[in-house]
Amino acid sequence: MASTKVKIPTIDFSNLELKPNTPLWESTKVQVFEALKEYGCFEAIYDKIPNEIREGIFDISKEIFEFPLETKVKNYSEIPLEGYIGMIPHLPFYESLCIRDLLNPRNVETFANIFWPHGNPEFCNLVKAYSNPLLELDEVLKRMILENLGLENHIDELLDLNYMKFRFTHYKGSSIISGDHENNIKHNGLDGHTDGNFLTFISENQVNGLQINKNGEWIDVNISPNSFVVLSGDSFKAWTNGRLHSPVHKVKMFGESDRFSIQLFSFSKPGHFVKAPKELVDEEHPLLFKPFEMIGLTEYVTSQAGYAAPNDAFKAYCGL
Ligand SMILES: O=C(O)CCC(=O)C(=O)O
Ligand SMILES: [Fe+2]
Repeated sequence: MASTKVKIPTIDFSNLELKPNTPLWESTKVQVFEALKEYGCFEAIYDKIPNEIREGIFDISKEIFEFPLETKVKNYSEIPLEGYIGMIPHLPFYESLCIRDLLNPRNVETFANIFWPHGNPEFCNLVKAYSNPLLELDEVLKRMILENLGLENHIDELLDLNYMKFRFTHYKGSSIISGDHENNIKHNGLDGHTDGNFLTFISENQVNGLQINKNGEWIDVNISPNSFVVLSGDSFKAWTNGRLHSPVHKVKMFGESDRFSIQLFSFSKPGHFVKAPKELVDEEHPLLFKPFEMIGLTEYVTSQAGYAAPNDAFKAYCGL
């Protein structure tokens, strides 16, 4: 179906007065909850990451993807989707590199050493300077969502579960023959899927391509230089027993320009089983999903069965 001119909601987080128990906090938390319930996403205006950091991280992302394939594949993990992803026959323009367990600072250094064997402190500082304000936003959003549900007593427990992944993504648009804009031809950058984690924060190098599905319609998403797209994933959908939506999204792009995007994903720690708190389960709201664990879910979505139905893989894995 063709994409439409509908936009996802925009929410402003740049006001320094945004503190709990203020009128601004109260009105923003309602906007957050409504957006994640209806769209499963919003554009967050957030200027806590200085321009030079944002520009620096995209410059270095370009540099990393220019390394030969044999270097990039050294970023390997036994956990699916936590290493180098690329060379996918039906997605020839897509490649990505993941820094796993970002909260363990040694992992940023280990990643840097793959590309710069003598280390690259500038790279490590950039990743930290880019991620730290987003970790704060992740906490603000989780507080707001749980306050909306009257579950303030679960905030610390939810925040203690945090396991973050950082991903550089590259869509090789420049390898496509030009003329697409005139002919309005878009290519598949990434297939439709839902994210399995709690919250995802996406930024891009001003080359658009992200599309979000709402009731069967594809909405084009523009991400500005001081904004991020925030998506709620399947973990939050399950934890809230279906109150939050986890939208199907994909990437469609024109040729000519390369698209670079960065994702910061908040997951729960490996080994922890995600389960809706008892306060959200009753006769009117029966439990929708079996408790599940992040690695099991990731293994399922990357298995033959998961690939066969990417939009519904989560429900197939643990739906009741
Ligand atoms: O590149 C993007 O904008 C989205 C990527 C994405 O959806 C993902 O990595 O899960
Ligand atoms: Fe995604």
